Amino acid sequence: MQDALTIAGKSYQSRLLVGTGKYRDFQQTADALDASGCEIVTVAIRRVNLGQTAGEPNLLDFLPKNRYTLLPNTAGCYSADDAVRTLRLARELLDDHRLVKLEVLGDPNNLYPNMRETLKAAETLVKEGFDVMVYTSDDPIAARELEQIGCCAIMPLASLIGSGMGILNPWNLQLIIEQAKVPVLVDAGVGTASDAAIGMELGCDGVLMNTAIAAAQDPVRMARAMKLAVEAGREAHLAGRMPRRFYSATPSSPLEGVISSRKG
Ligand SMILES: CC(=O)[C@@H](O)[C@H](O)COP(=O)(O)O
Repeated sequence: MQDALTIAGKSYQSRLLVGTGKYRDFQQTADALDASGCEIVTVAIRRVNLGQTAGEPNLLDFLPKNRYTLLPNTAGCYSADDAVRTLRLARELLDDHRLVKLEVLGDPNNLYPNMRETLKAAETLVKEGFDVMVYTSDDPIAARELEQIGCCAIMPLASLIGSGMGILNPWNLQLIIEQAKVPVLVDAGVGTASDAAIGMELGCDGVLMNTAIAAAQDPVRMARAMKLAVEAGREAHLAGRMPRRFYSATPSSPLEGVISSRKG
């Protein structure tokens, strides 16, 4: 696989991870996931039915079998205990599934992560054998601690969940990327394709998003745009951007050998 994203020993071609909340219905969810080209799909275990609520539509019935790696997440959890309990349930529900997304929120208004509870939950989950992709603030110290605990991917927020404000602090993101030895994925707050591209250009290994696609006027079309943006951002990162010249022009064509009417 060329330029694969490897998480917890498994390689993926797509660097775009997509959430499953806020769509009109499961059919639209499935169509958007398909258009995004994503391979990892995150599901809020407390909100989306994967079989835990009998008699209700089950998302899994709308997704092609074995196409996606499911990433159960703990959206809606406000304590380490709650998050750990939710992911143990996911493991049972999904046949000893180990790859999970941990998010422990600290405030119902801004949905900012509670880092003390996140670190506590991460420690327990890693000890129990989960592969933990973790949602975090963009604090490089917290990110390093989560990596030291053994999380398999660090996922700093771009901005508040569902805000669509894009990357508020590229400088902190850069610090996290520079020090990390596991994949860093920007998670939450992406609003449009250019936000995803900027994250990838900065050197993120991937982008996780939900609202930007689900709340777009045309979610399927936006999913396609996000696929292209993540790919373009990755290519630009690998290509290495030209040095920035702060308000100082250089001509685009070479000056040597130019036939000029100017003397001297
Ligand atoms: C789906 C999921 O895991 C969200 O909690 C995540 O953080 C995405 O945020 P956006 O909806 O802002 O993309």
